[in-house]
Amino acid sequence: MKLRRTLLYVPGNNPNMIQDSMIYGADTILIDLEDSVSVYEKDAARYLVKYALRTLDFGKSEVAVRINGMDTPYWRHDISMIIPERPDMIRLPKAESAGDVKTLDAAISDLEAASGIKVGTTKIMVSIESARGLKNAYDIAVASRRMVAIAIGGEDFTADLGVKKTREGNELLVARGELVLAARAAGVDAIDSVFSDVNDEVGFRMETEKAKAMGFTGKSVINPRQIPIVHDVFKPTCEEIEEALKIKEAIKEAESRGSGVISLNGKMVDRPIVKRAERTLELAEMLGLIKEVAAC
Ligand SMILES: CC(C)(COP(=O)(O)OP(=O)(O)OC[C@H]1O[C@@H](n2cnc3c(N)ncnc32)[C@H](O)[C@@H]1OP(=O)(O)O)[C@@H](O)C(=O)NCCC(=O)NCCSC(=O)C[C@@](O)(CC(=O)O)C(=O)O
Ligand SMILES: [Mg+2]
Repeated sequence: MKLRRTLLYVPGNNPNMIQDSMIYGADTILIDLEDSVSVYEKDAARYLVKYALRTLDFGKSEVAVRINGMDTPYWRHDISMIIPERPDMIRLPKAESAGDVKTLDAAISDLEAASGIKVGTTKIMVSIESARGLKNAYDIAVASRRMVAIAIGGEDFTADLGVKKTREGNELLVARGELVLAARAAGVDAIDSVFSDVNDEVGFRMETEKAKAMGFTGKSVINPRQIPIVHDVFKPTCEEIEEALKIKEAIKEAESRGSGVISLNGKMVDRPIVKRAERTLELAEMLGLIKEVAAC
């Protein structure tokens, strides 16, 4: 399991933000060549991002670059400059079909081969930002072995629907649910959209909690202040870890007696419950939380 709780968008034309992007502890730094960069700055941003990838140490953060969409003349130029610098991942915005991903995959393979990079190294994540894209989400998610995650781009998605993106997010409920289902079925991460009002911490926490409850594995963010909130929401609590440990103990005991089911405090424990407990413990282990349980 790779942690992708936070994906911090950093405008690809902003050297100060790029230079400091690794200090905030985001799981993924998502350098943007698409909508935060105007058409007049696309060329300069590509050079800046290329230089940043070559010279900066991003520490423990995974590094992704959001290229321009396949309906633009920019995306080929983006990857031809970026792939040789070995980013961990390319994020394709506004993916509409499996064909988009296959075309991108083949273009990346050519560039990897030409740059002496093992073909298949660069991962792909896509954003679904239209009704058509959502209808093809599962096919998109299984279109390449490079694929590790699909994300919803809520601003563009609501624009495509012709509705307003609200704080409550009812207009995105169905789309979020379908995206999570497609991601789970394909075995890739599901990433929730950005929350644009960086000063509304209550609204942001509420939206993040809903995303976690729906099955998203992480969230795109636009400001460093949003990172600790997402990490806090996605962190298993002491109680959850304690319960998971008890479940593991209980099922071990049941299995020693040849049974796959047991009662723990009056509640049935069987395979799906154990699976969930194992995921909680895996996450807790990755976050170094297991030792803290004794101090709960
Ligand atoms: C929102 C705001 C203007 C607020 O400015 P503020 O000035 O109020 O920020 P402050 O909090 O005061 O900053 C305090 C310190 O943090 C530094 N700092 C701030 N932000 C930082 C950052 N992102 N990275 C590194 N550093 C950062 C700053 O430099 C300062 O450093 P220092 O001076 O040293 O103290 C700013 O954050 C910002 O520009 N964000 C990025 C916006 C962006 O990328 N949009 C495109 C992606 S969405 C999209 O395209 C829609 C989508 O496609 C999405 C989908 O697909 O999901 C869809 O369709 O939905
Ligand atoms: Mg967008």
